[in-house]
Amino acid sequence: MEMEGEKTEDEGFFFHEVSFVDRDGRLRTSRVPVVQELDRRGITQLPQRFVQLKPGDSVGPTQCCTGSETLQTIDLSMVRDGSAEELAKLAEAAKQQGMFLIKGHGVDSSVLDEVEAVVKGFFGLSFEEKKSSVGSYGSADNMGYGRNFVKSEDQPLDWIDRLAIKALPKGATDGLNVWPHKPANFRRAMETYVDQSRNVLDQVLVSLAESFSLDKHAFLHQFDPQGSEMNVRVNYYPPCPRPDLALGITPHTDASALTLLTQISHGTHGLQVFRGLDHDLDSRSGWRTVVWPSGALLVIVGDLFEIISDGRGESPWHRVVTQADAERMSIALFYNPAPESEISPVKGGSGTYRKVVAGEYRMHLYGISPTKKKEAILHAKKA
Ligand SMILES: O=C(O)CCC(=O)C(=O)O
Ligand SMILES: [Fe+2]
Repeated sequence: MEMEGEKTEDEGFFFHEVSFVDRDGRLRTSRVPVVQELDRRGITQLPQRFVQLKPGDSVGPTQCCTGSETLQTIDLSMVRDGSAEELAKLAEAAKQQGMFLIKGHGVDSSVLDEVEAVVKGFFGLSFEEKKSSVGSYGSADNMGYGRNFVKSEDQPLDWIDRLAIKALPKGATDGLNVWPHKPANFRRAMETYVDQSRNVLDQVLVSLAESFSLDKHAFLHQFDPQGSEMNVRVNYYPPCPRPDLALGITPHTDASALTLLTQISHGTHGLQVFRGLDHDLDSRSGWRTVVWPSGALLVIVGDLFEIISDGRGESPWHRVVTQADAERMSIALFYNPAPESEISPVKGGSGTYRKVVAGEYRMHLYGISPTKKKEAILHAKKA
């Protein structure tokens, strides 16, 4: 039997070992190429397992048919000062775009610089060093250094390697060897960023409630300060030989309540949002490249927020495209109410959502993903 990470003669590159429960309910493991190593070897052909798009699909930010999407920028310092205009922009962005940029958020630029440096440092290591720098969660719960959501041997694969860590509640990883040891200040830098980001997201939750003319704690009170979760996912997208055929992340909505994103490789593009009348996700025309100025933080409305806001905010379909000549990294912080907590839609919205247990909803979404329609959320709609 081959060891994880061993070079095999036939293929000569490295693998992530992934566990998944197959359609018959059996726990299986599969091996998925480490895309960073494919790039390091200088491959010029895209392996078949990564083909997701039809030839000729126009996906790239530089290609003719893809439009761009300019988002609202919300100045949180103006919101704190009670600007009604800024609150109105926020309410509209949460409903119409499902994502918005924020400034005046109070995350120190030195904290962002440091987190950027440790993340670059980690992905700059050799594959063996990365493997030995991070332990694993030892189960199929999609954490650690490796891959997202591999469910079967025949599923098209995303052009990504990622590092996923539970950062909150504090102590969630006690006894588990899951924080990278290299670079040495990785954990300290990331935890500082997570702590500051939580304050920002709490403020966004308060502001969203105010923007919908609700009690200011209507959403925040569903986030138990001790039990709510912040899951970190560092996404690494190496240059890809065929950006017209591959995707960095397949179309999805985030299961989270809110996602806070920062992208690291300035000047590169990748995030796209779907704008269409119906969710015809395979159509070329609906995908727009998000205009994302360097250094800006981006908030995405997740399914759990759509539920607790009773549809006042809507989680958008988004995906990531790859680039031929540049790598890109992003850090996603997924903020969720405590998994065991029952969360209720705040009345007066669309009236179509029902109570769900936060963790059960997320497991349900992961269980059926990827989907071509917004299917998971039907689970949270009244019959
Ligand atoms: O890399 C990005 O810009 C987006 C990442 C994303 O959508 C995710 O991690 O869920
Ligand atoms: Fe996402």
